Amino acid sequence: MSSTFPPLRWDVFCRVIDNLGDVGVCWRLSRALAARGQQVRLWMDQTEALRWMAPGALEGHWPGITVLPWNDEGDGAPPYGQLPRSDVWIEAFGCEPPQPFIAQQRALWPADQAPVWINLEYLSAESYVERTHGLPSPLMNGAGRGWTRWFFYPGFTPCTGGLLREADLLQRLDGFDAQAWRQTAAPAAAAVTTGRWFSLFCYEPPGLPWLLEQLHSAPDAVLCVTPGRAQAAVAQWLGSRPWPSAWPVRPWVDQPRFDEMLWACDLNVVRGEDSLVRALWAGQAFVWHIYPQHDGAHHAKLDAFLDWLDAPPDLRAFHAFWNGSGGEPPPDLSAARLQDWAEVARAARRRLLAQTDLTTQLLAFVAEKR
Ligand SMILES: Cc1cn([C@H]2C[C@H](O)[C@@H](COP(=O)(O)OP(=O)(O)O[C@H]3O[C@@H](C)[C@H](O)[C@@H](O)[C@H]3O)O2)c(=O)[nH]c1=O
Repeated sequence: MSSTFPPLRWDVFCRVIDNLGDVGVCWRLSRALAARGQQVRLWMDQTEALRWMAPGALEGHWPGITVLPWNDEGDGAPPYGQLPRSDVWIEAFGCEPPQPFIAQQRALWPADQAPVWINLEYLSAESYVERTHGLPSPLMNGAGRGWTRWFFYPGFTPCTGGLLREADLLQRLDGFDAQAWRQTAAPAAAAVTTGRWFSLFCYEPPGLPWLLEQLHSAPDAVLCVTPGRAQAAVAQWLGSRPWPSAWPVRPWVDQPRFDEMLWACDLNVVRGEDSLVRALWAGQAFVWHIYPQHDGAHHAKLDAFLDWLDAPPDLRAFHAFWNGSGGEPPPDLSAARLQDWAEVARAARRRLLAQTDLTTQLLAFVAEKR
């Protein structure tokens, strides 16, 4: 896609706290920027997940993107020592670029100029997001003293930074053949059922035993289990019982293949923030296992999201139940109910499609601040 924004040099900083979301969001953003003609240096302190999420990324096979090791110690030595100046810095989730990097870059800027420095924040539908999106935060300390960092909040409404959405997303969705995917992904299961397909990407949600109980006794349900914690949680629930043949365990796959699993299933169990966004784009029924926070802040975040989603009472109650904050499971997970919930997701998707995507907003924001 041709870009109306001039090509700039970007540094994206990703510090992996836990799980896969930090890598997932930073990689999607880097790809989106590169697709708009931008040059990206992606700094990461843990890169193992990129091997399957974005094969070839570490080997430099993605035009426009260079993945580099995060080095807190650097002290002006390589890798920071010889870097050319960059125009935009993105620190994901407030991870703070390393001081040696800031010092090295500062020396390359005239006293009255600076890079556009952005803190890409967590995704939330809470009202503070609209109030704080785009606000400046002057730096008081460290090598960046006197410079400004800007808050950029992703979000679900026009007054926020929007969501990551590839330019060809709808075209790919339109051309997607769910039956063909099912036959390739789980041929044995596809051969015996034309029923409901579920995908499971979760931590250990309180509602999981209930779901597994439902599906274990259902002759027409396929459950695509993702590797890692979801698979471990299912194994623990099964105990000594054999693994059901209709519950295929998926391999780790790259992001486009992960997205396709969500397009192909009738109900997607998702977690974190990137897979939630992908569930919305999929336009199928979903239940979100929100990343739990120790202070319980995730309950308000979940409520705000369900409000924005216009979730009907049964879907709201299911989310509360799923996340262990009261609520009840639905009386069933019939095809008709899943269809109703898919309509909710599609209505939300229509609202989102009428808004500007995150990358375009970010490019415009940077153009305005330079
Ligand atoms: C299972 C699987 C996942 N993925 C990708 C999709 C997503 O980009 C990524 C998962 O990211 P999330 O959905 O965000 O879930 P997560 O739970 O892994 O990440 C979380 O990390 C915490 C630190 C954050 O605070 C949370 O908000 C959240 O982002 O993994 C694949 O590409 N292939 C796969 O096979």
